[in-house]
Amino acid sequence: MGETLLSIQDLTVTYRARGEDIAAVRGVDLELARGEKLGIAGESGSGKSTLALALLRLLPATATVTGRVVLAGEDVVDMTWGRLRAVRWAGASIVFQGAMHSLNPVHTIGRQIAEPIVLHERIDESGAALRVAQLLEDVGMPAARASAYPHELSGGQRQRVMIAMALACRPDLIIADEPTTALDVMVQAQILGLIDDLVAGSGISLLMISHDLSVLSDVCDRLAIMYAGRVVEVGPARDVHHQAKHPYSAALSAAFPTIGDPSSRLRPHGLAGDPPDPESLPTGCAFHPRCPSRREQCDVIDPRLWSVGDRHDAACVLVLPDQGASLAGHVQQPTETKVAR
Ligand SMILES: Nc1ncnc2c1ncn2[C@@H]1O[C@H](COP(=O)(O)OP(=O)(O)OP(=O)(O)O)[C@@H](O)[C@H]1O
Repeated sequence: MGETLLSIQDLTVTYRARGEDIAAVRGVDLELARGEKLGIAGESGSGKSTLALALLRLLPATATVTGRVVLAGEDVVDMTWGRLRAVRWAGASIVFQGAMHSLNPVHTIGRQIAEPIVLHERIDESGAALRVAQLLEDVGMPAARASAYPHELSGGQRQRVMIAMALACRPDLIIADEPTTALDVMVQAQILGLIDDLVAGSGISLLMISHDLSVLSDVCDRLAIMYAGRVVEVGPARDVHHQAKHPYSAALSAAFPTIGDPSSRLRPHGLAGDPPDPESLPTGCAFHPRCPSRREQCDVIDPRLWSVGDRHDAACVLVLPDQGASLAGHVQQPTETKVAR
């Protein structure tokens, strides 16, 4: 692995709502190297977006965060607001789903792309305009479109503008949260191809979130699978997609077609039930009530990630070397190290 750019350590996010604590992210550890592309997959509600928002402290005030998010050597959780403003856009930027809601309808897209550049770099208007023109061309749009308003663009073009904004300050990391969800299939493929091309060889790291594992395994080097706020498996994209070690990753792989393999569309999902309510998680492994490979101890043991191959870990009693001995040592205990919003 190359130099580590992002290190997420024992990250926990709890929302307070309706007088209840909602455990959205529970003790997540992840590493991302410079230039690496990491995909995060999981069903709706598994905590993917909460994790992404926590990386740049974009969570609402009802969220409590513990743990560490070390980006290029600095802990984002501890950072002053002034330093955080500098890190947003220039250190890491986010492309959200549904660009229409993220763009300001009353400003031209040129002005919106220029905004972070002017904010972060001492650059005059004509310098910013040149950069905007180049960025638009980089994302496959004519530079003249800088004078267009968001409503004058198609969904795919608006998402291209979001990508141009994310690239504007040449960040180390781009976080893409379901960047193609609202788009039709052809445009989805174009946008994914564009992200792939722009990141390739640039040294920019990519953290891409999707509920669709086949999309992620097509674009990313590594995959992390989330379930009920935990990472249950992480490893090389091909291995996690095609030789999953955790029963949930295996079920998720079977649930989606492999791109270019029409026969895979026929495979059943194979999972009964829904993900658990984060306000009342099951005891032991949160997946055990739905798990087709469930063992007797799964309602008491909540396994930590365990190495199952080269940079490939899974959190399941099935992969532990000695299921009989010291299983208690594998129970995850959330630690409260730092608190921030
Ligand atoms: N602002 C909030 N207040 C309270 N609960 C929240 C808030 N945002 C998210 N949650 C809850 O936190 C859990 C994780 O949600 P999150 O949106 O991170 O999951 P996700 O995997 O990104 O889902 P999706 O794919 O649907 O976006 C869910 O149970 C969700 O209802």
